[in-house]
Amino acid sequence: MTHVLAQGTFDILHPGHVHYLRDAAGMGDRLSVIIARRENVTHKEPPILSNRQRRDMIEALGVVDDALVGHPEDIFSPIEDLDPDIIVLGYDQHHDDAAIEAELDRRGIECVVRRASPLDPDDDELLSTGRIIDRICEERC
Ligand SMILES: Cc1cc2nc3c(=O)[nH]c(=O)nc-3n(C[C@H](O)[C@H](O)[C@H](O)COP(=O)(O)O)c2cc1C
Ligand SMILES: Nc1ncnc2c1ncn2[C@@H]1O[C@H](COP(=O)(O)OP(=O)(O)OP(=O)(O)O)[C@@H](O)[C@H]1O
Repeated sequence: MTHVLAQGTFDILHPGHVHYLRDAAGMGDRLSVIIARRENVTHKEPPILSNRQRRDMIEALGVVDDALVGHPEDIFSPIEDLDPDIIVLGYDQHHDDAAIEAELDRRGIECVVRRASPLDPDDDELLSTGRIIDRICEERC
């Protein structure tokens, strides 16, 4: 059984998130997802929805076996507990694949890192939480 791990913020779900998680699920037999804690989302605006709400939405998806809110300080702690075979990073995530692999190795976790594919939007469809919020502000506020 190949255990796959995905992670992200997943604030206000859209089809890009579903594509990422389908892609990740297709790489193995079981998909676990770590939800980034609000206080750890520092590379962009913090999420609108709470940790628990974002976790509940992800866990409701059919391709996801389990979803959990991440660790507050040590992002490798849940990985040690889950012991996945593959970590799938999103196509555009800012993480350094080699640095993650080096830390997994240092902690004795046998796990490879892969990248998911992108999903390109059609016409004026949006596949970005930030851009969806921008459009709501432009058209509804
Ligand atoms: C392998 C891995 C494990 C992570 N685990 C956690 C965690 O336990 N807790 C947490 O708050 N963030 C964790 N993160 C960080 C968030 O997922 C991070 O903010 C993520 O880059 C958000 O991506 P997004 O902007 O694509 O949604 C982890 C990241 C990676 C790459
Ligand atoms: N269009 C897309 N195609 C494939 N994967 C996507 C797409 N949009 C988001 N994802 C993936 O979903 C995961 C979580 O994404 P995130 O929560 O950052 O959403 P986002 O919509 O990209 O957010 P923001 O617009 O605020 O940066 C990431 O791994 C990201 O790569």
